[in-house]
Amino acid sequence: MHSSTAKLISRRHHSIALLASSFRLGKMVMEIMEPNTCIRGCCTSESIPLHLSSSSFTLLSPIARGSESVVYEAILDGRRVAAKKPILSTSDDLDKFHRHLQLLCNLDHPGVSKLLAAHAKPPNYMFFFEFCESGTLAEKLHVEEWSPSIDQVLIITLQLAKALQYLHNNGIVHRDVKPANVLLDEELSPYLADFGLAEYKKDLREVNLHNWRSSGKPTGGFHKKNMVGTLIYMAPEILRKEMYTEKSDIYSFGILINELLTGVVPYTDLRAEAQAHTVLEMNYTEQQLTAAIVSSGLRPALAETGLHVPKSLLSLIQNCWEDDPSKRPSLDDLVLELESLWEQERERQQGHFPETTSVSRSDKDGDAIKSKGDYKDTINWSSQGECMSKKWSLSTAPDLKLWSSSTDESSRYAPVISYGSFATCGRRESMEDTHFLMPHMCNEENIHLFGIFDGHRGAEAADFSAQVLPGLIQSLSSTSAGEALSQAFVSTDLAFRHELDSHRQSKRVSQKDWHPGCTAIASLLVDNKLFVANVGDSRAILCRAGHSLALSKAHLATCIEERNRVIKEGGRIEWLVDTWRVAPAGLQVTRSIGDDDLKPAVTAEPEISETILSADDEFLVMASDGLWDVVNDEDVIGIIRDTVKEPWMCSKRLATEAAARGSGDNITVIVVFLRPVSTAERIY
Ligand SMILES: Nc1ncnc2c1ncn2[C@@H]1O[C@H](COP(=O)(O)OP(=O)(O)OP(=O)(O)O)[C@@H](O)[C@H]1O
Ligand SMILES: [Mn+2]
Ligand SMILES: [Mn+2]
Repeated sequence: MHSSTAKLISRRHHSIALLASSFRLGKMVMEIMEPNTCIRGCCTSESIPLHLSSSSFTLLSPIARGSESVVYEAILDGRRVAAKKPILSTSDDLDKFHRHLQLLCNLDHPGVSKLLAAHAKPPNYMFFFEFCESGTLAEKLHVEEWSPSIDQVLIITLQLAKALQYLHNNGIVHRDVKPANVLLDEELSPYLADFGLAEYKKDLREVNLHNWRSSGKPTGGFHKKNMVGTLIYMAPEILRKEMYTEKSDIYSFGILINELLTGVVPYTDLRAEAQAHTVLEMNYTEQQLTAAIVSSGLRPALAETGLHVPKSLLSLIQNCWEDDPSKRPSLDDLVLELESLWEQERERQQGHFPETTSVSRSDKDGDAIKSKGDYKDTINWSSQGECMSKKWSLSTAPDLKLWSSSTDESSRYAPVISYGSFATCGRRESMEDTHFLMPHMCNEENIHLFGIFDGHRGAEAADFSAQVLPGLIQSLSSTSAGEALSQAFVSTDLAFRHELDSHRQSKRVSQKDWHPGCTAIASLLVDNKLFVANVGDSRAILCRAGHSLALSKAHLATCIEERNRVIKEGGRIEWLVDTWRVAPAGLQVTRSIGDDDLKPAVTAEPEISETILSADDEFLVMASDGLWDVVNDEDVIGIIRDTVKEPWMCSKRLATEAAARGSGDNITVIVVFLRPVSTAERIY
């Protein structure tokens, strides 16, 4: 069985993949009697036995009497299983059994309740599933009144989203997504179950017509029994008797996520199911509830943004239950967004420097540093920087207001920002990029700071700078914003080189061949003014009225002005390997923090751009060269245009695209929306 959830949580980036793959390893070895087909010959499987000798299983007690079946606890080949015995009263029911079995034989996903065997011959038609110890999610929530942590909510939601994504990508819709059809194993990992209403998308039109003819109602199964219980998960288009699509599953999934967060039965304020259903029936008749959902857009009470419930999770729920199916996200979108929510949650729990995120290293990177031999007990440059930064911010009382221009407050344009970032080491062994996000710096409503550092010859300079630079900029608030940026870059460089020197002295390590450096780009937004300071080859662009505007210039030895400047300041430029580089180190960038063997020619003095923002300005994109090497400005804008208007997702999409296009480098992307993005716009 898999390792405990707690253990999985501690593993950061790979935790999601692990969750998916470590589900159920215990494969059952059971003899398959040839020919392994159902009695009609329509269902076949290579791995799932389709008829069993009557001695191989024993039905124990019934666990549940569903609307279409009785489910028994049973023993199959010595193992505890759930046996689902469908109620087959008509030839239609029998046809349905075979379709159901065909479908189940084709399913294999760690988030889908696993069919172990079936008996597909008269008189006993039966499905045998892996037993789920902890019952259904509905019981867990409304009988045990379980309150999951935000972690548990995200894990369960993500697993279910992946299971649904698997179905949708295989052309299947589930059509009965609800907590009662989610099973939990002893570790509370969820499994999507009950494929009694599932259909292939290609058959939906016909199924729809068939149900209309046979019962005068669409999707006959739904309308049989337990109407109110299931009704609350049904999308408005189904209530309107329109076609079921995969977007109707998304609607139900949205209701489910909200139920998981609130613990409350939809359309009631009660946790306990028994009472809730009475109240539900008392409050609304079936027709009243249908009418309210369809015509007045009634939805369950949305979960509140509690201490740990991210706002973006709530807007995700609302997007899922949009009235218009085309406005609901796809499962690919949902999985991406849930993954980034999960990652943010991990970062939050790891308790980074307040409002600052920097990318943590992979283990491999630590090894890489150690393998340099001389520097075995290397210091943690990130915490070194953090200490230094704290000292500075204590010694000064920043008054950032001084950066704001005092003219005519009322007429000035004020951007409304939302921001997000994504960083990946890509194909590289180690991560040498770092970044920070510092919105509302020092609690100033309209002052925001974002930065990216791309390390070379080690990650030390990038680690250090991500901690030191933001603090330094704050402490320089008595000068102009542009001047503060400039001084902060230069001081960060000096501080880093100073630290490096004293470290070398204390360890008496030779200065030879250890000269870490990094590029740095920082965007400082003060009211309607955007200052971008840059050294090196990260870049920032602005999307203005649909077009890109470069806010920074890359400092590379291929650039003639930079080459001349380096030479003038005593540096050497040579054509090495494939391009112009700063010799002898062979550095392509001509400005940086660190690189003390190349100072002063490779300067830390940034170039600064100042841009007045207006309502035409849509978003800012900052990224390390890992993105820009393979994605041009127009494509960046196009990709954001085509992505859910959620800055984390945009950042992730860009990084993913760069990786897909073969970027061999670390990739860090920050996206800052500069105008409010309406809910309607959020999903394309
Ligand atoms: N693998 C399993 N492990 C444990 N319990 C199970 C398992 N499969 C089903 N059950 C129990 O049996 C109940 C009914 O199962 P299922 O939803 O598949 O049947 P159904 O007849 O289609 O029900 P309905 O249509 O009313 O939702 C579940 O709610 C659950 O309590
Ligand atoms: Mn069910
Ligand atoms: Mn069912």
